[in-house]
Amino acid sequence: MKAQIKNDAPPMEARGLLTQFGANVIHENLDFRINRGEIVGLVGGSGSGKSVLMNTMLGLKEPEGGVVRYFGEDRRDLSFEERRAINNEIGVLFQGGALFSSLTVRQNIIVPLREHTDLPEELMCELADMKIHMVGLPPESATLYPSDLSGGMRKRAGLARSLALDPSLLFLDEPTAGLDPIGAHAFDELILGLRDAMNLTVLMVTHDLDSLYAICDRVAVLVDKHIAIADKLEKVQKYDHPWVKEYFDGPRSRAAMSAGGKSKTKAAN
Ligand SMILES: Nc1ncnc2c1ncn2[C@@H]1O[C@H](COP(=O)(O)OP(=O)(O)OP(=O)(O)O)[C@@H](O)[C@H]1O
Repeated sequence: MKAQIKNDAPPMEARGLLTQFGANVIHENLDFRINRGEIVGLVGGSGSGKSVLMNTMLGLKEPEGGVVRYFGEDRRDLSFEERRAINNEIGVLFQGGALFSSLTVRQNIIVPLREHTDLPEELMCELADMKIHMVGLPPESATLYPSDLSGGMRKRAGLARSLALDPSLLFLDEPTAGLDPIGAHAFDELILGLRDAMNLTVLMVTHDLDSLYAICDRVAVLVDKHIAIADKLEKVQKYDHPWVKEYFDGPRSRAAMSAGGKSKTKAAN
């Protein structure tokens, strides 16, 4: 797997994607590429199919047509072992963090380590504590249960678990939803810092305009069953589509823009 990661192909790409549930077509002829090292924000109206797209790219839903490639390889051509290796390269933070309520933060982070490695218990604990530190949680949170944590801390704990196997790709489903503006800003900054520290490529489904302005290198717009545009925010804002106009010309957008969010781009194309 690491050999594939070293090649120049984009970490993830969908071409001509068709997804549907019965007669309900969700995506049709959808093309989407995530370039190495970038943070891409995926936006679209409610029910436009952002979560289904994320699940399809994660391999949780098989598309009815088209192809999903990981590091240039068609998912369908990969062996079980290769798929498993690729799955380990992708960290996912679902909404709400999806932590096990009966496990402490440290135990939650150890779950994927135990499942996918043969590391001794002591080392797994050390690695978990490192991740706790990386996401900005205090050391004592290691032995707390999810119910002992604030919403923001739970997100960070979920993030620590999604980073347990040192993925190269990180998928975030509305990471700042439910956080107050200060917490959301801090979380954005954390993602930005981790992207640089861990050489991550990040796909973020979001409704949060502040996040788009602050940390996304590109913004992909899912409308009319396909990605209409995936480009720098300045270009996306000028895209001629009723949903895009409504989204970016509203008062919340103007407030986010004037708040001075500036993209700290590293990999942009
Ligand atoms: N398992 C499923 N079975 C049938 N239809 C589904 C299933 N999952 C999603 N859908 C449908 O697919 C469409 C897209 O849903 P999806 O959750 O991807 O939207 P979304 O863009 O993520 O919306 P939101 O922003 O509101 O979360 C919806 O019409 C939804 O009802």
